[in-house]
Amino acid sequence: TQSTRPQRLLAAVHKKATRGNPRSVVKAIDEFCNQNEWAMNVGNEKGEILDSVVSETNPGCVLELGTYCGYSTVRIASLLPPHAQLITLEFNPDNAAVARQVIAWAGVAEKVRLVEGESGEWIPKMKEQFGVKTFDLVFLDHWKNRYLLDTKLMEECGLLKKGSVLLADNVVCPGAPDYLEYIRNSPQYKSQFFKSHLEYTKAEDGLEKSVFLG
Ligand SMILES: O=C(NCCCCc1cc2cnccc2s1)c1cc(-c2ccc(F)cc2)cc(O)c1O
Ligand SMILES: [Mg+2]
Repeated sequence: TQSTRPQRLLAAVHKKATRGNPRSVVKAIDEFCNQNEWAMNVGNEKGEILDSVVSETNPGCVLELGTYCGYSTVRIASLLPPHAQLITLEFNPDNAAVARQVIAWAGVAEKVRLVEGESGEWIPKMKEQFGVKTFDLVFLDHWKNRYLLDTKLMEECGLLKKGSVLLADNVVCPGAPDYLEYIRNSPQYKSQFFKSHLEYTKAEDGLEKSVFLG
């Protein structure tokens, strides 16, 4: 049977990356996507912006919406302080299966909780199921037409506190216009746009960083 692109990406990680070395896993995926097949990982250019936001936030509790193959999961987890936890949601079980193996190969599995399911179902369960109080950082990289809905859902569920940081991928391409409109005009957020490019291409894209003011 034909392999899928995530399976071919995983094979490249096993072949090229050193087990237990997150940076080598990130490098192997970027090489695969630059030389073999495009894939919707955040990529290295936007990934460096992600790294800087994670480092400056120094989060104890992180939520990632949209795991895909675990590329940004590994980037984030490799920068977390000891005992910090990252919960990542993926709705596609085949992608989740690949991501689990990428995360394990990188040696960051004990910092990561991968949950298979949809954001609308799981965000309301975060406190009761995982003992989450609030998230210090949320990386939005799932369905672009759910960024706004899920941000409002997180507010309603009391999952954001003063200083919580939202970082949204793809706010230019594919775009999340309703999210940008809301977050840039809301008095409850201070937003900043980081201009960049769509992963592995010259197309315009960028990340929107928004701090919840409470
Ligand atoms: O769709 C994108 N990412 C979302 C996949 C949604 C799956 C999930 C839904 C869901 C719901 N609940 C919980 C977890 C999850 S995971 C995406 C697409 C492009 C792109 C594609 C073609 C193109 F020409 C130009 C850009 C680039 C990107 O960086 C992306 O992130
Ligand atoms: Mg993305």
